[in-house]
Amino acid sequence: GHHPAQQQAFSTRAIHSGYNPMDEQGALCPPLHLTSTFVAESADDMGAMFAGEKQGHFYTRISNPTLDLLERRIADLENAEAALGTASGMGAISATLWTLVAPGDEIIVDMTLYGCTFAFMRHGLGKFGVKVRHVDLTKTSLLQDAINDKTKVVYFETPANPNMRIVDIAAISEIAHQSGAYVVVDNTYATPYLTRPIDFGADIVVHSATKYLGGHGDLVAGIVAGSKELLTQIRLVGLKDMTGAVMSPFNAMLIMRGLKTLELRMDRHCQSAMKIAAWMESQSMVDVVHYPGLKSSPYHDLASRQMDGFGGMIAFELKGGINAGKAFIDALNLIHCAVSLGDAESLIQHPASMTHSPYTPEERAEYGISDGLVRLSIGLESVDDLMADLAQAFAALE
Ligand SMILES: CSC/C=C(/NCc1c(COP(=O)(O)O)cnc(C)c1O)C(=O)O
Repeated sequence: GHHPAQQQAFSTRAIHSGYNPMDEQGALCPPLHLTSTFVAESADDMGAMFAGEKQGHFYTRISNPTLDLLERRIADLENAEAALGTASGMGAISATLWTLVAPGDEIIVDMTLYGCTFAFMRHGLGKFGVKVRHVDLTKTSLLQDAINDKTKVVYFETPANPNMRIVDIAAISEIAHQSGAYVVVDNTYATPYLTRPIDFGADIVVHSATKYLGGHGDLVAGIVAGSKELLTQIRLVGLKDMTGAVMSPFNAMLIMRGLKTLELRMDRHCQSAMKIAAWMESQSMVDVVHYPGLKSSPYHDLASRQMDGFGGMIAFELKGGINAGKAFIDALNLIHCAVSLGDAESLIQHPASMTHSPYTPEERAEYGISDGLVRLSIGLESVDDLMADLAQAFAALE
């Protein structure tokens, strides 16, 4: 077909990139390759593929045509050279870090990380001789002071789960690259529709595709995106040997289905979250609302520059602390108490006792996860119905 000169829009590429139906007997939707292994023409051909001398699929843990299409499509959306599907977001993170670091190396991570990422860094890598240092990366001068020639990786989430901190990707990348460190950004909360970290200088992007990319709460999966060179290493070391955290072709198909509506869904998530965050700020029982779209957010200006929308996640604290928070969660009817995020269904949870329970109370205090914090994933339901549910829960607490 005709190849337009300039890059097509995000939604067009999210639907079409990398696939021509005429390559597959006209099939509008790409075939699903539910096969664990592949036949070669000859013993020499198979040997050449194992040796990396011949292109081709030979075993689904290493590559698969359905995974390959998803990976090329995600790479296109992230403005990356290559991408890799994994069994979960933790699979993406662990495969990447196991590939990039060795005993004696140091990594610098932001003050706020998803609970299991924190546990992997501290109790996983930490146990194998990698020094993990937490630095408040929202203050670039602190990275300047902390980074040294042993620092291999600088890692953070954008925005951070659960308290919505935002790091200046370009500023951090400049400092990290002066010191020869890789910048790894977890883009789960924003998605490539709202932020493309590689455009700002990041080397690698990781995702929990379980969230917005799949978008329908029906799968667990992960993504790594970055340069061809780094992604080949992460595929052949971190995925193939160190973790085996391979994505199922069936889940790849579901994620490609999710990507078709990613732009539509994120627009709706952003619209509803902005309206709800602004409304929440005016509720008498609310102490603070963390949402980058609010002018009250310390990250509002940076988010306005770095994000194409403020996302669907809101964190807030009630004046009655954690007891009020739990009572509020229990008083909701439409909004379910569940972990995970980025689904059509709105979800609410209490990080301190749920998603961030791998932190000790002292660590939570040190890393900015207050006991009273409540996290909302604003879904795709009518925003009026969501606000009615929130309002009746506030009334029930009066
Ligand atoms: C048991 S808590 C449920 C999961 C939650 N988060 C996941 C997550 C991962 C890890 O991604 P998986 O391995 O696909 O879950 C990586 N990076 C980020 C920013 C994440 O939010 C959660 O509810 O905050």
